[in-house]
Amino acid sequence: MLREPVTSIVDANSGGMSGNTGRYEKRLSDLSGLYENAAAHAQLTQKLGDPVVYAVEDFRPGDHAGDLIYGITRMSPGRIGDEFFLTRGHIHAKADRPEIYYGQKGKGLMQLESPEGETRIVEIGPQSICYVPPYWIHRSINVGDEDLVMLFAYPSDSGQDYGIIEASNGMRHRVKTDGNGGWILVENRDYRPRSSDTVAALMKRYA
Ligand SMILES: O=P(O)(O)OC[C@H]1O[C@](O)(CO)[C@@H](O)[C@@H]1O
Ligand SMILES: [Fe+2]
Repeated sequence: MLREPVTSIVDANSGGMSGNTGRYEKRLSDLSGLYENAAAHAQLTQKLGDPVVYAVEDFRPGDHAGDLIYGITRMSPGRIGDEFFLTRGHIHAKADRPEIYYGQKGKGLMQLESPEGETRIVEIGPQSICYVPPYWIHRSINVGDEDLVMLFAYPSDSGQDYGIIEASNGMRHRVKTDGNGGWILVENRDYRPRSSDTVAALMKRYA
């Protein structure tokens, strides 16, 4: 079927775009279990009245192979204890599907983890493009003090698997403040590495 071209105008300040077919929001309470300091998470959620911490506006042409979903993510700045506000994070359900992010505003990181548990960090700011290769688990983190706004694009049939992070009790590392305006990586004490069978099952080519 021949599709019509679409233009979306990005508003880097509000973190939205025109022409979107959908929008969703995540509140602080949706992220329970992700932070090391669960008490600090519960306290801040109550104190702030369970605010929206990130919102996504996207354009979805469908879910057929060969097409693209694109959109804008806006993430609020903040911290739970010494960890920065972050997205839930996922691997693509078809794990060999990649993704591109393009920074629009603010200061962020993409935390990537390979199925075998290696960590990579890519800094994201205005005008920087982050390529998330096939098979990497990915999560965005706002390490600045203003909104982080990023454009993303990924194959329409990728899907998201959120269970992979849950099954390993989080990602291998936590990103924490260094107390001096920067960030450091700290081992996640609760991390459970994936078995070689699980890794092998992920590392296939998907139809
Ligand atoms: O899907 P999560 O892990 O909650 O994170 C949201 C971000 O990832 C995406 O799902 C894109 O892969 C976007 O919606 C957004 O950039
Ligand atoms: Fe993704």
